[in-house]
Amino acid sequence: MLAASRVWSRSASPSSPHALTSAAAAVSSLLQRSGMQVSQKSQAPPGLADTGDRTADAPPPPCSSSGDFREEEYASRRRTNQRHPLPNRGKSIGENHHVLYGSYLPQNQQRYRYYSSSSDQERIGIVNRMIHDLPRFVKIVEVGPRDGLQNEKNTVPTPVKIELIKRLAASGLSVVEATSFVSPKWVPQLADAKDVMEVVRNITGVNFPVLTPNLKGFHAAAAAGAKEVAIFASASEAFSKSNINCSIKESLARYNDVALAAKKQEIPVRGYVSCVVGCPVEGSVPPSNVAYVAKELYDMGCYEVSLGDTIGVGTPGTVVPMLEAVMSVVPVEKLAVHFHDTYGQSLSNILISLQMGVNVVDSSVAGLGGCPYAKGASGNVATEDVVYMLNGLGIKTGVNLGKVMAAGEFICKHLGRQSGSKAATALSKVTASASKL
Ligand SMILES: CC(C)(COP(=O)([O-])OP(=O)([O-])OC[C@H]1O[C@@H](n2cnc3c(N)ncnc32)[C@H](O)[C@@H]1OP(=O)([O-])[O-])[C@@H](O)C(=O)NCCC(=O)NCCSC(=O)C[C@@](C)(O)CC(=O)[O-]
Repeated sequence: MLAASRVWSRSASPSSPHALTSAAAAVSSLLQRSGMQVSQKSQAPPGLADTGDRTADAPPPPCSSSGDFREEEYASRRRTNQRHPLPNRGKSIGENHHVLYGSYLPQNQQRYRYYSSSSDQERIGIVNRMIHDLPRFVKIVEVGPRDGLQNEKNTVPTPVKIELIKRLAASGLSVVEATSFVSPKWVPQLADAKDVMEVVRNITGVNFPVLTPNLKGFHAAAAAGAKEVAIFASASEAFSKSNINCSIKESLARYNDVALAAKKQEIPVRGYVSCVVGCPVEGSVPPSNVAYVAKELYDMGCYEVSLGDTIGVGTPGTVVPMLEAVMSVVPVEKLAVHFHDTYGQSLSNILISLQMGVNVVDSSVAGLGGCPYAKGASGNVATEDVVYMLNGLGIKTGVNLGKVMAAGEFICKHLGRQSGSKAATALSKVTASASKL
């Protein structure tokens, strides 16, 4: 707060043309520089055999007849849980980071910095004192081509999907969820999964997981050249029924078959738990239910389990207890978070998740998304907004913000609508104003 107020008193007024020019210069400089950022890809996901360090070696906790943990069982796990220490816990994030907004400004514009008049190191010091335990690197899993396009009223033509995926892959993202091998009767928007994969399979250096709800989907995906699949269970019984037409228990049995088949073919499996804080039918979802499903997926061999707030109702107040429950049974380094932005809570939920040790975040270009079986759910958190926030915190992603914005513009132009990303919208306005000056 102090730093920010100093800025405005030293630089030109925000509404003056001078300030606008310097803001525009800052933004274009930011984009230019982010184009030169070294793409630090995350490591390839480990194979199915890699179960990682368990936080607890004890057998799975007993379940009630409904399949839920009992609260006291999970509370006792929580008490005995030893969190895996993050490599940077206790260290200054400033030791590692450099992707700071101010660093992008050329020397002669340093006095026009409008975010802060303090040096980067001073600023990092302030951030570090206020926000603890942030990771140095966050892997972003782009889900726009799947989670985004599955919910579009009008099916997007296959060549447009492929072009979007190519653009996203060229932006430094290491994972782009490409499509789903689900029933075309249920999700006609992704009925061209095979055709999409035919092209996408040849792009190297990026992982392209695809959703598979059962063995039929898995075999079709593998035949189409998918090198990674994702299985998706729900923490809510009602949502499981409406989304995949079976109970949680039945879905876990199906997914176990998929995981075994994938293991035989050495295809890594990612897991999803949806409705981790709320369900469109059942309302709030107990953290213990989420922990139960997440652990089942982890025990099946999922190399990562993504926790989805499918309808975007979570706040840090509900996300923290949910994460704490899951982290007591699945190592935090095996977890990802997946927020929809219905109530505008995604970035705060992501920030608190990072502080709790999560370092994988799902997001969708231009904030596309929603679930056909979760009425009222809006898009996922926008990738551009996540990258913008992480850049501001000095956390590396390897993602070029300018290129993701261009991919977002491409798909929004096709869909004939505005981007759902606030950062992309603001940055485009600033650069458009600058070009008129
Ligand atoms: C699971 C099923 C298939 C059950 O659907 P069902 O109707 O119970 O399945 P079925 O076994 O009775 O088969 C019905 C028909 O579908 C066919 N079929 C069966 N399986 C497949 C397949 N894999 N690929 C292609 N076709 C398939 C099957 O062959 C048959 O064809 P018919 O004989 O009538 O011609 C269906 O409910 C389904 O496809 N659901 C997917 C729904 C979906 O994709 N939802 C969006 C996912 S988003 C999400 O879950 C949340 C997430 C992951 O994004 C995280 C978050 O946001 O929180």
